[in-house]
Amino acid sequence: MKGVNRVNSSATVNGRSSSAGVNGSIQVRGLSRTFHTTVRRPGFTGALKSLVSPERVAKQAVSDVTFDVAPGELLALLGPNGAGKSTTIKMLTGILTPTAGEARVAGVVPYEERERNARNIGAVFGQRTQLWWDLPVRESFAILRDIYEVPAAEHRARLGEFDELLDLSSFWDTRVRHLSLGQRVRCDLAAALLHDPPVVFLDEPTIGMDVVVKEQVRGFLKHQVEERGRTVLLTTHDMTEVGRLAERVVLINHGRLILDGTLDEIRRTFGSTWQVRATLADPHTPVEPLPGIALLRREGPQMVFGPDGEEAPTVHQALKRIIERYEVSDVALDEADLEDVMRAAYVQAGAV
Ligand SMILES: Nc1ncnc2c1ncn2[C@@H]1O[C@H](COP(=O)(O)OP(=O)(O)OP(=O)(O)O)[C@@H](O)[C@H]1O
Repeated sequence: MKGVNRVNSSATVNGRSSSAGVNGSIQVRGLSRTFHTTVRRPGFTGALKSLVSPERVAKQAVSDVTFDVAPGELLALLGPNGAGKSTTIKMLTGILTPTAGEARVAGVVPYEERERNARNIGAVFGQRTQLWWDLPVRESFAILRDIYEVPAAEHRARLGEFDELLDLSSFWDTRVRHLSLGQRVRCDLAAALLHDPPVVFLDEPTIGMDVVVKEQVRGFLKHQVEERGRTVLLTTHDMTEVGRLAERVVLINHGRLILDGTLDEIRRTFGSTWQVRATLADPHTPVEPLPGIALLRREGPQMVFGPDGEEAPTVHQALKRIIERYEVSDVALDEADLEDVMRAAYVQAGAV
């Protein structure tokens, strides 16, 4: 896993200051959380026994997890069902207290200073809403404006921007209970960002959305990271989403961090199956291999290049080098799907 396991390293991507003037970094050090639950024994006598002498079992949901997210970076926290992603996010939002280790979000220990942390973060849990069920959306926004003491002009300007990107105004006079899932999550996203937090946590925000709304939400998130400099920690099972939004991913399994790397590093390590087919403008040009790029074969005027060795570039880097070196009249890329790459990463990391 060369170049990928960057556990304990500190991230240095896009070091921009946050929208609220607060350094929106996230630091997670040896974070652990154990849950204690009572087991119900089977049958009637079992149930009686459980009542008299309950059997307690410990479940280590998150175990010694360490990673950083730099200000203005979007990091995807990945892993199979039950891996510990939501539990990690709950500790970073201050909902849960860790049993060991520590975390800092924009300089605040979230579970020790919940209120201060709440001012620095926005959170969206795709399956739940933070809006008032019986109120029209716009009234929920007004309540949040008062809670976070956002000046009226700022509130109006931000709502205008969110409306432009998420197309909210056609349904923001509707009661939350009557919104479709896609409408509701778009409103939740706007609500989470109305107080201009430097850090945003998104737990499966696009789950169950149609492709058009998904794309709209992804465009919105990209804008929040690239234009507003927000730091985003995102969990998702959707690899298209990861490919569109994340530069770096952290993979956890059974509560343990097993991989931390950029998508390029992960593609190089687990998905080095790309090919570049280049048609040379002059088919008689002599072709030599380039560093990390092998000439796999010639098919008439078409040269088929592929990765060569451990230091092979990504398909996009290879394409750049090939067209810099040769005059090319046509080009086609054949890249391993990110879903396949991540599956290979999961398998090698023992996650499936
Ligand atoms: N309140 C709780 N009490 C007991 N066990 C819990 C509790 N919350 C989570 N767990 C357990 O901790 C483990 C991690 O759960 P978590 O919800 O963090 O996983 P996840 O990676 O978010 O999964 P998914 O992708 O399915 O949402 C699971 O085994 C889960 O059953």
